[in-house]
Amino acid sequence: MKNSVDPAAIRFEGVSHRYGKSPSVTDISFSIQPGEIVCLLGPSGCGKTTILRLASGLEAPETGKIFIAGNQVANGPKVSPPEKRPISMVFQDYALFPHLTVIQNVVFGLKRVSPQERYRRATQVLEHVGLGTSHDRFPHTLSGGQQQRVALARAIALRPALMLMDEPFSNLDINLRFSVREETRRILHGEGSATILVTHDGEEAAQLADRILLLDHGHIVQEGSPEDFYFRPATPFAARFFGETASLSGIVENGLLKSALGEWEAPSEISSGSVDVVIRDQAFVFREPHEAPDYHLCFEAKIHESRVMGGRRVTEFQPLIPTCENLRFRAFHRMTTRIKAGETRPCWIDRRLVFAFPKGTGE
Ligand SMILES: Nc1ncnc2c1ncn2[C@@H]1O[C@H](COP(=O)(O)OP(=O)(O)OP(=O)(O)O)[C@@H](O)[C@H]1O
Repeated sequence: MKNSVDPAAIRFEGVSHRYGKSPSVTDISFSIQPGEIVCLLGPSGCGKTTILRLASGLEAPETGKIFIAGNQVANGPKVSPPEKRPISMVFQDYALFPHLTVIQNVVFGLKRVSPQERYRRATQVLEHVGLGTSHDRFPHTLSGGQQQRVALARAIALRPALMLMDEPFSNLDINLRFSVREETRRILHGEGSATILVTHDGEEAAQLADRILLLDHGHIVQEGSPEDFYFRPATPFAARFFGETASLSGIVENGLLKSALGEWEAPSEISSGSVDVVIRDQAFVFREPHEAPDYHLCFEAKIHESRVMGGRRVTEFQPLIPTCENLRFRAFHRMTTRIKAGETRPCWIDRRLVFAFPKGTGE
């Protein structure tokens, strides 16, 4: 059924699915606009791949509807097959044909296009992904990043309404991942296809996504931009998916949030009661804050250890506050910050990176 006024590249409406008797995803609703990159993020087993398989037609919903480019492709278990859907998929292992050259790999999927048009289009996308001079190479002679770009070119050449990508960077060397993700984002935005990308890595989702859908146990638990997740996580679970954090118990009373670290103005949405306080490791600052000083609290800290790790400095410290006698925290900061074990230093907390949730919220 065609719905010509629906501008979404894909729309899920109340989709639920089971493997046998076990529910995998429940009441999933979202839509993605043309040109938008959306990451499905969540821990192992939360249902990311199942959503991709439902979008592609490899699984059928138990209930709910799916529309792609305005066409209904699933109405409960009644579905149209994968080959009838305007989609392209990129897998973890790229699935390139080893006996075909780069250009033959890209041309292979373009069976419905005239022969001249096939080569013209393949040449154009290979140029776009930076492989314009590698047409005649075989996959085994390419680096992981180049193979990933061939897989991407092959998917893009089909001009799909929707690209589906399942952990497409997981086989790449860690040093290559950052640059290949940047390139992929540029290429996908340049092509204007809508993309659903599955990942369990918050950093990857933050780097690539225009919008993130965070899943837990088959449900969407938060939806928003990477900034929303960094600065406005809805639950401790969502906060922890985007970097290292520390947790404390606290209480909200008379408009104040009180914890072992001190007290400050409570978030307006919590009027009173016990709370879980989650603090990003980047919230602790060992130099005078230059930005928004009224957002900071200050205390003396005893430095236990400070070392360089993965391009950052990691410092373990204990606040010299009577209520923090047995508490140690970790700060992530610039590698060049001068700081040594044994020192006592003033430490500021950036309150914008401290979150409070009513006890027991979405663990
Ligand atoms: N073929 C299957 N048969 C039965 N249960 C399945 C099958 N595939 C997945 N499941 C279950 O469905 C749930 C969702 O699985 P899914 O593969 O969608 O999760 P995921 O978030 O993609 O996980 P991962 O990150 O580990 O790939 C899990 O509980 C999983 O064990």
